Amino acid sequence: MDLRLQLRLCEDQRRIPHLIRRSIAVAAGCIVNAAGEVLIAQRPEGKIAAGKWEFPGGKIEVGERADQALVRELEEELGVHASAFRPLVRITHDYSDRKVVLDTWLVTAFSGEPHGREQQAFAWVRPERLFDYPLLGADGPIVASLRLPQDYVFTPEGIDEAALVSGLPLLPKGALLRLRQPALSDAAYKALAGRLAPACKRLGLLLMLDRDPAMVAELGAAGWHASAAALSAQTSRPLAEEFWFAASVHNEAELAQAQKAGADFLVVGSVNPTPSHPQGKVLGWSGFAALADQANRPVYAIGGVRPRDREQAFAHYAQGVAGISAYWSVPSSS
Ligand SMILES: Nc1nc2c([nH]c(=O)n2[C@@H]2O[C@H](COP(=O)(O)OP(=O)(O)OP(=O)(O)O)[C@@H](O)[C@H]2O)c(=O)[nH]1
Ligand SMILES: [Mg+2]
Repeated sequence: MDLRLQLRLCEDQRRIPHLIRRSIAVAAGCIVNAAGEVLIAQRPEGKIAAGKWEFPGGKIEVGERADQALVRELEEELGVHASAFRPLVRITHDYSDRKVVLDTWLVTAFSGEPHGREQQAFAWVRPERLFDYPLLGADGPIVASLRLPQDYVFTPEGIDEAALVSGLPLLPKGALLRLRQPALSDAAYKALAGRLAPACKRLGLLLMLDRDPAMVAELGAAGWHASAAALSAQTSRPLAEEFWFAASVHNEAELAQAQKAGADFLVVGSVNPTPSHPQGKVLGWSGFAALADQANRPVYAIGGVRPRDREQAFAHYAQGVAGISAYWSVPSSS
């Protein structure tokens, strides 16, 4: 056979495993204790990525559901029986030698004392300290999900400052709060944000700002929120890693843009029809889930959803719900 043809055949054969490589489906548990700490384990010698830290779990077997795999793996690896859990975030990650799809679960009740059945080391770690450990490369969005709250509250349009300030202590503890006031000039918006930032900090609310991302550090806010229009002009991360970067997404093109710009988390909608956006496209829960599944980061559901829809949101891999009217006692247009 012609030598060049032979070489080309070898070359093609080397590429075949990559072309036909299927992804490995994995279930992993984020076990949370009463102190709010999460259990991580160090991968034992002899396994792929030995020495790295991970959320306990393993491969989903043929014919097994992800939740069944979760319960089995936690028993096998830790001797722990998970009795209450819900979906957290789903991640697809391409390592150079393997592609994994991670179904992660938040485990809120379990019996048994975790012990290393595979001689692995463990640590109970507060979510904000997880980055002190060298975690597996796919796990960044899991940490974001563990650090973020379940509620993302938007301010009602045109709400007056006194009503806004008096409503802050009534918001869910630890919630994200987006100061969305499109009618204000940039100067008036900045002045209001500057007055609200200390109160939000005191109350443990995470204040998210629109407009100029530089304002976030200057005013001591928690992060920046890009509307779909602001996002379209954004090709890279507009603020430092220590701040949150959120984006509003309504379709696949906006999702791709948010991923390119490096958003930490997303707000996706409209899930249901809303009076405030009567012309907006309605995704339904299945449309929401289709976008959330590709997002590779935490996603809040918005548009005609309320905190009482949270369980349904979790079932579709949402981080939680976002909205306006459900959170404020003042009249609003949504
Ligand atoms: N359990 C777990 N696996 C993860 C995480 N992040 C991540 O990329 N993975 C990947 O998912 C795959 C999990 O496989 P595993 O080796 O734990 O599977 P397993 O427990 O069934 O082990 P075994 O094959 O030795 O029986 C690995 O490729 C691992 O790199 C994580 O946080 N937890
Ligand atoms: Mg494992």
